[in-house]
Amino acid sequence: MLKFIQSIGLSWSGIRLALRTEPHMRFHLISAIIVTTVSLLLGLNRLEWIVLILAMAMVIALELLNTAIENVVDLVSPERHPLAKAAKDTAAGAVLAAAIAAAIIGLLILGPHLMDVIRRF
Ligand SMILES: Nc1ncnc2c1ncn2[C@@H]1O[C@H](COP(=O)(O)OP(=O)(O)OP(=O)(O)O)[C@@H](O)[C@H]1O
Repeated sequence: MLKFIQSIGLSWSGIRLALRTEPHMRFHLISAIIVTTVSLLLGLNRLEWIVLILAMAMVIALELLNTAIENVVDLVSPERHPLAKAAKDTAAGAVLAAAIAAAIIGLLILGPHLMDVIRRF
């Protein structure tokens, strides 16, 4: 049990480190907070919340993995190398793909709710 609590503490410190050092990570977190606040105001249904949370978690999790890959690449290949470039660019591509999907999901879910609000005014 103590080991489990320790590993959660270490995971949490990894997230805090990424938030301190990675501007993209801060951008994703602030976007998630804004989307969550707007969603609370709009009143989503259960399925919409599930899809939205999965989309936001996917982006943040991939950004954390991207940060981990960047750190490992810098550790093993401080000098320029085509494979280091390929690893970093591919990992960044994974974040971009997830972020585009999350933006589309956000528009598809929040769009109709926002249109309803606009129509009521
Ligand atoms: N070791 C490397 N070898 C080849 N290309 C690299 C290497 N490190 C980074 N790059 C290229 O630079 C891009 C940006 O990488 P990164 O965000 O790590 O910044 P950086 O170039 O290492 O500089 P800094 O860390 O000062 O911001 C990568 O996506 C990759 O295209």
